[in-house]
Amino acid sequence: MTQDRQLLSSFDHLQSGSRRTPRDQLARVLAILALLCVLTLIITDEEGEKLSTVKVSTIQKIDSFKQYLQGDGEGNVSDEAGFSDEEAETVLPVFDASLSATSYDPADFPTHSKMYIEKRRVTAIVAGSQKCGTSALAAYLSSHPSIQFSRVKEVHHFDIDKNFKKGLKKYNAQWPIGPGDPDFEGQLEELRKDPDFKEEEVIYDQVGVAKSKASTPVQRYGVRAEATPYYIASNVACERIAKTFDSADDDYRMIVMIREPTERAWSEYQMETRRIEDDAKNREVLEKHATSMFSCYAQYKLPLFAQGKRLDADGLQKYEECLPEEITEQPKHKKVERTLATVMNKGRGGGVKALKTATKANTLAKQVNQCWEPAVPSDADAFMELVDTITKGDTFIKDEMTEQDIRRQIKIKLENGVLFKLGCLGEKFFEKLESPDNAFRSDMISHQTCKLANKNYDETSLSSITSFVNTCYRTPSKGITKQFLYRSLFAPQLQRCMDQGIDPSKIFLIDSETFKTSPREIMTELHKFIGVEDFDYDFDTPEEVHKQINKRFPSFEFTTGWRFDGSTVEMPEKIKNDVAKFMKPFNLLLQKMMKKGTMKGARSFSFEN
Ligand SMILES: Nc1ncnc2c1ncn2[C@@H]1O[C@H](COP(=O)(O)OS(=O)(=O)O)[C@@H](OP(=O)(O)O)[C@H]1O
Repeated sequence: MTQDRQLLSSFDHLQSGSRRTPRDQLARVLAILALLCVLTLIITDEEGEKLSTVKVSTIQKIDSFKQYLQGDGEGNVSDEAGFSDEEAETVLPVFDASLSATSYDPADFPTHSKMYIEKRRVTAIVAGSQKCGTSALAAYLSSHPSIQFSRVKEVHHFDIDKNFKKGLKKYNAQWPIGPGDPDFEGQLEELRKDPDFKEEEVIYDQVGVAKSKASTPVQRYGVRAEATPYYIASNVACERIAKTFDSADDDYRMIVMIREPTERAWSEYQMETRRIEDDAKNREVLEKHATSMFSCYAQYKLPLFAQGKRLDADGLQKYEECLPEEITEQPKHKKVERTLATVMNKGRGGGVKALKTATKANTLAKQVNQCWEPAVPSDADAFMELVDTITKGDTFIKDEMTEQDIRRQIKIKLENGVLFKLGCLGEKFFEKLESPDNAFRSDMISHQTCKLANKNYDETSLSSITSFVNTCYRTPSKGITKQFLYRSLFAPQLQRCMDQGIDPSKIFLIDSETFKTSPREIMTELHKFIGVEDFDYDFDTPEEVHKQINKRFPSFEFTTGWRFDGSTVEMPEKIKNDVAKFMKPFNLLLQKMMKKGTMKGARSFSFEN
């Protein structure tokens, strides 16, 4: 019998009417004291499995809360359950450290997400793979009433070092307070008006309320989800996921979409091509309107930024009105704007920072020189006023250059007219892409070279190939990596994830093609796997799915080279055949892995071998 049951039975015994000796009475007092002091009961189920640790004083409230949950699930939690909001706040965390996610059957909780509150929260992570239909899946998941989807589709918490270092708190902040929460939505709307606002980065710092409130409402959902298709390709993400969820109260499920590998690789190549085309258009617009964009920026944004402030809605509107129509009219306006902000921030940010902190004041001149050549606008006086705003109160270190020197330099630039140098964006800003032949062949050649150098290479052995992939392929932890072939090597990536601690029974595989043709069947299976009730989505056809993706992730299509159905150009036949041949052994390994049955979802796939 467990400790708490012993405690309870001795308490029952002492409560009965039998004659008590002073020793009994002392024991009684001690037992009551122990109960009061401990204040917690460990409740166990029939198998003696630990279910939850709850405060004695909250048991009744939990019961009444449960009753509320059995109802229609609508309305205010605390009102319905008969306790105050403050009390609700103390009750809710009790559920946080509760059941193991594997110990419940979603069928017991058929109607409302809030019913899962007693369970360990599950994070459903779409961890792969790029170009396999992950956005369509994200659109489905985010429309399910019992799943809370992250604000941005790709959270990139576990693959990007910078994000991961910020810890679980930062990860948790990727989910809003709650869908439709007016406070949160209101703040977000305001922030989104600022073109400099980067949803994935700024929100955590800016939305203090969301940050501080995030934990409680999120706990009201049993399942939350995100989709970062790069996770399984990263050589660090799976290990981090396994370790993080091992020590967290939450549990995870990993969903991996796969696609015919040659098709996937080509789809990625085409996305890259589109990105580069988009960049070329951006560049054109930037060059054409550099001067006027700069003066709008200088007029409305720079003075505020110099004081560490952001534009309010009114200022923002004025700024937008000031911008040339050709820029605001085009769908990629926001991207151009972000691009511009990057340029401006280099010139401006570097400048302001230099004014405040640089040990050498000529850093400013250097920064300005990097981005403006030989700068500037017609209205030199206005700009000088601006320089005054920026420099006011700042300390110049005048060992090499006086303030006057800097002003003079800027003035010279202003008088010569603005023309910013796109080069100041850095080498990587405008992506480059090799021809298909080179891009795919270089991957195959490096694979071959590595294979020859590795005596233990065995094409039929998963462990051999996995260690080979780990050694031979670059797996950078961020950015567009152009790993066309590598990212299609699903088997070794999955194996590495398992080797790094991901439980295979927590992986659900989806074959992209099957998902396209039978989304409902797949979603029904997936619902069971992640532990939510089945749901009848009100979209089904490709057009409807596309609409849903745009509704849920509005900027996606305009900023990333992503298209709903981007396969327009055929892969050159010769490369296609070579890549298909290259993929053959990896496909066989994947098939073997799937047939084992430890991973859930797809059991086989239709890739040709
Ligand atoms: N319902 C459904 N099921 C499966 N696949 C679908 C679905 N809808 C779209 N697509 C195809 O998905 C491709 C884009 O994949 P992703 O959204 O994962 O791309 S990305 O990784 O986010 O860039 C993209 O592939 P390409 O056509 O090769 O570009 C889409 O055609």
